[in-house]
Amino acid sequence: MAQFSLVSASVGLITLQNPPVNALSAVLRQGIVDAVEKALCDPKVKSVVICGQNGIFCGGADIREFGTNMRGPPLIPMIHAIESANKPMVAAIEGSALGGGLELALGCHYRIAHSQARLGLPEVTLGLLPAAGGSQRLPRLIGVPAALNLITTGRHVTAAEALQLGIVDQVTDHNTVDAAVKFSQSVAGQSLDGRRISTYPCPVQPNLDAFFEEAMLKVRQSARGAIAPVACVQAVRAAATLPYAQGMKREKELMATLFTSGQARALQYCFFAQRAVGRWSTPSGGRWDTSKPRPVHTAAVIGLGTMGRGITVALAQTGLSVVAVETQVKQLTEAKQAVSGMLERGATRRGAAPTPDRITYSENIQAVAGADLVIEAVFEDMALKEKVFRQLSDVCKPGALLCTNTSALDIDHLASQTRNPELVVGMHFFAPAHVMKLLEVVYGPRSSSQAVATAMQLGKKMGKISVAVGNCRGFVGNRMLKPYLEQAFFLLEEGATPELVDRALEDFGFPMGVFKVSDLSGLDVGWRVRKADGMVESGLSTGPSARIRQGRRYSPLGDLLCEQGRFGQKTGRGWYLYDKPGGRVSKSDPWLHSFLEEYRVQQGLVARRVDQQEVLERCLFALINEGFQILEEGIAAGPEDIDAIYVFGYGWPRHRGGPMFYAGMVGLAKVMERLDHYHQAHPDEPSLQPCSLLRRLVASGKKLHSQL
Ligand SMILES: CC/C=C\C/C=C/C(=O)SCCNC(=O)CCNC(=O)[C@H](O)C(C)(C)COP(=O)(O)OP(=O)(O)OC[C@H]1O[C@@H](n2cnc3c(N)ncnc32)[C@H](O)[C@@H]1OP(=O)(O)O
Repeated sequence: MAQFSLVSASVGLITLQNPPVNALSAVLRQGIVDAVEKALCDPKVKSVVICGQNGIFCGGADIREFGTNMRGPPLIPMIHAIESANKPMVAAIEGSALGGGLELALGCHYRIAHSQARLGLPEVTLGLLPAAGGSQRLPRLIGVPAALNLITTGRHVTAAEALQLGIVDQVTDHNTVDAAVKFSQSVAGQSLDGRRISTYPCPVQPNLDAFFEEAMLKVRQSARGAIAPVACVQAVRAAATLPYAQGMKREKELMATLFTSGQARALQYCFFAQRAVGRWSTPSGGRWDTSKPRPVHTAAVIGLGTMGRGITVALAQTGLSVVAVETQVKQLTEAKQAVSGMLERGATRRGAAPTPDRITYSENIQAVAGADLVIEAVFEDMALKEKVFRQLSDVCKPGALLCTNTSALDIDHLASQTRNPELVVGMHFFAPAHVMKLLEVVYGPRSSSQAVATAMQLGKKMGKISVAVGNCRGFVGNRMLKPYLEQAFFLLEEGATPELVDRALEDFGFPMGVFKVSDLSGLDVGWRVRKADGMVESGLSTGPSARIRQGRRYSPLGDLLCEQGRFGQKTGRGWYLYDKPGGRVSKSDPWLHSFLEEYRVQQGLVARRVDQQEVLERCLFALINEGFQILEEGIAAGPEDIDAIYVFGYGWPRHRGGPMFYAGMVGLAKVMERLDHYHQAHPDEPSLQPCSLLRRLVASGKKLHSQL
């Protein structure tokens, strides 16, 4: 609802009340319409202030209403009624004014913001555009380039930037409502002719056609198949070229195509999935709302390789004291320099002060004795990690949480090396650890719910999307990656090229195809793991057993490249060619193509034409099938957990909602049918055999996601 009150004898104060973010639900919209009418009819009211309850102006349209039969007064006429009012309407912006919330404020004649407020039009991130007049008013207010930037990226701006751009008229450090009331009194009775943004001409943009062509090109390149950013450019172009009324018509048409699109549904699903993963639960009954995290003031990191350095930076940036331990002197010296450089660059980017003084470096593991939580980030080797955990168990103070950054190893086995296995959890960061949003918090059968809660809370403090998952080889993300990679290798054996496979995945929306990613991460990483697992036979043997390991199809292609010293970008050669070791720009490599041809001849394989559809179905459906298996085993509590992991950690295109959501969009029956089809053709590839949960869901007609 919206509360109306008369303040300072002549100001009508309308307070939006719809906790937690004052989203513009049908009830709230009705409340605003009624309150505005009351204010305009009341002769005592000379000016009006609109504010939000509980320190937040408005989080925008109610996203939960989007999938429903929307009732209540529509936003556009409501905002027009505010703009055409004959008494000054002033928005008092505290907290956030986002999406429809900012559009409401743009309908007001003046905007006063608190210095800590954030403003933005993030509709594009939900697969939409600012279709309550935002795409037409903002360019008229701040000019086309600035509006285009805000609308196509959805980025939030600070009050200071909003003032500089001309979105708000005043910024205050004091009580925003008081300031707005005072301000509204000062302008009461003045003409409002120049204050209605819809009547402004759009500022002239030189070389309009060229400007929009370039903008469209840029947006298409970065959108990776997402349609909303493209529609946003079209809407802003309408603002720049059409009268307001016609621009609004165009905005409506564009919104209509977006509103019912699968992409909007997927992006809105991601919005809620990102929040749902915070409400974690474990099979042993641990829950987010009943488990109290332990306080963490001092954290320690053991091992200052690439991951350890990133984790140290991420911890220091949250304001914790950090003890960073590296036993190799040379590595320690290099790490100190690297960490302070990373902190400085991070601080410059965020406009904050660097924080290197919070870090204490040591060569001695004893230095972690006072830490509340320790994150082990040594080399991925079980024997080494076992030793570190035994030492930590001796050195750490009672109750200290012991975490490992392993990406695949058994958490419970590491826990068994300590005196208090309930205090051991995995904190699986993604490289670069201070940048990547995802954190897998891995609980073993003996991890206490307090340990999980503590790691989850720390992840949140670090700005991560933390997902609690169970303990198994590769946890959720890397476990699902295995069948995906495996299929990509098999497709090369059958006639595809790395370019073809990567192109199909990039066209789907991944920032990089699987082979480019392998080159970037280093082919030797997987090689080492496969060697440890006894999968690697040196040299190329022929005959039926050459490509079979442990009874299932195996491709030695990656091993053969490694034997040639082709480790990817770091060696300048991998699945692609780079201009130098460490080079970033991939080129097609004729050597690789000849190598594949020779390999096929030696193995008696006849190359066939592989198309993009097969690449997507085999790689993605095998990955999804593993996701169903993970759900069945209870390793992930729900499909949102898997989807969040893939969207925030593995480059899965957000506008496709994550692998499990995508499976639902495609149709579970279709996914199962295609898996069955490929499994029949390749019976030695168990990852193509639909798992029983998928079969049961298809048989029962049940869906995995209520949104579909
Ligand atoms: C014809 C015209 C049609 C359309 C034009 C307008 C379109 C829009 O306005 S689309 C919505 C645009 N707004 C946003 O994208 C903002 C989304 N919200 C946020 O960014 C954040 O929630 C926040 C910055 C406003 C607050 O952040 P924080 O304090 O961290 O809280 P949470 O994010 O955890 O949110 C708390 C709670 O509120 C739910 N929620 C937030 N915003 C909305 C919303 N716009 N509609 C519905 N629900 C919303 C959020 O999901 C959380 O609840 P759950 O934990 O239960 O999921």
